[in-house]
Amino acid sequence: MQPAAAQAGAHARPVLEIAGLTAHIAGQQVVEDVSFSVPATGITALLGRNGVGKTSTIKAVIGLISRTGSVTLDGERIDKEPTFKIIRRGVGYVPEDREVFSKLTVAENLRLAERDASPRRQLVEELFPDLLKRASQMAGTLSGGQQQMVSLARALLNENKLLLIDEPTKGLAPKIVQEVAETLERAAETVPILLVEQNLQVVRQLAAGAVVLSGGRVVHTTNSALEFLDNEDLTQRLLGVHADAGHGEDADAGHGENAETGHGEAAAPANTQTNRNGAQK
Ligand SMILES: Nc1ncnc2c1ncn2[C@@H]1O[C@H](COP(=O)(O)OP(=O)(O)OP(=O)(O)O)[C@@H](O)[C@H]1O
Repeated sequence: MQPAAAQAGAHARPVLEIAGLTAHIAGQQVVEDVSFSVPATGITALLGRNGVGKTSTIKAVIGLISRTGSVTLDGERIDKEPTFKIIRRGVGYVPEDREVFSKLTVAENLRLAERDASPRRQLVEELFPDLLKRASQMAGTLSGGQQQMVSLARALLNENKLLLIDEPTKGLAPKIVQEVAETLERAAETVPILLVEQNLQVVRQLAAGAVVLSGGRVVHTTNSALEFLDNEDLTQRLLGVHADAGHGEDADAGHGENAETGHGEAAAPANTQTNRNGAQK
């Protein structure tokens, strides 16, 4: 079934609009002329093989790495602003490595994240009952899945316009992956999410639309992640997975950064676009 909000989000003003975004790390260009928008509702997946620039794109959006190009949040340009101001404007960031304060308790980790005058403690208690029980436990002694919940809870405590969530299921056991996915599904009822995710079953379950990167560039955008995942040719070329892999495998990590180009044209769904790097127009 199509995840909710694909259609609703398609017509409202996008919460995030990125145009011509280019970013460098240590002198190397890691994001090149990236343009896409994130609808105001639901989950948009940011996909691609390892090292194609997904994390860098997210970091560039919030100014954690130097960038040029335009980034517009809810109609206002934010690309000249420092990270703390962008976060204050209502962008929640859940980094790939979770980054909990290991020497602080769960409760302290959450309290430190409270930015709003009225943090949404009730929502967080509802979504993360296990964290309530572990309030006085040192965050560093939590399992990976529990730390991920702390990291998500911190972002959800505040009223955000957008969440940027980077590989939340990475390294977690299947049962915990499912718990994280269910939490994200519920969170997306309250806030739009740009989600970097390698687990294509999770993408299938959660994402309305998708943006695919290769070699630091956007090579495909779609407002139907499901149609993209069902397209064997495209997923094989852009993610390195076989037709059915969307039902249980991760995007391939081991075949380099650039999608192959020029090996035939698949019939794209009407609502998808693949540019020159994806060899389909
Ligand atoms: N701190 C850094 N110093 C130098 N190069 C970096 C650094 N961080 C990332 N890169 C390079 O930037 C490129 C994009 O990396 P990025 O982490 O954005 O990719 P990704 O798509 O998120 O990968 P993954 O799926 O493995 O997390 C890669 O070539 C990577 O080697």
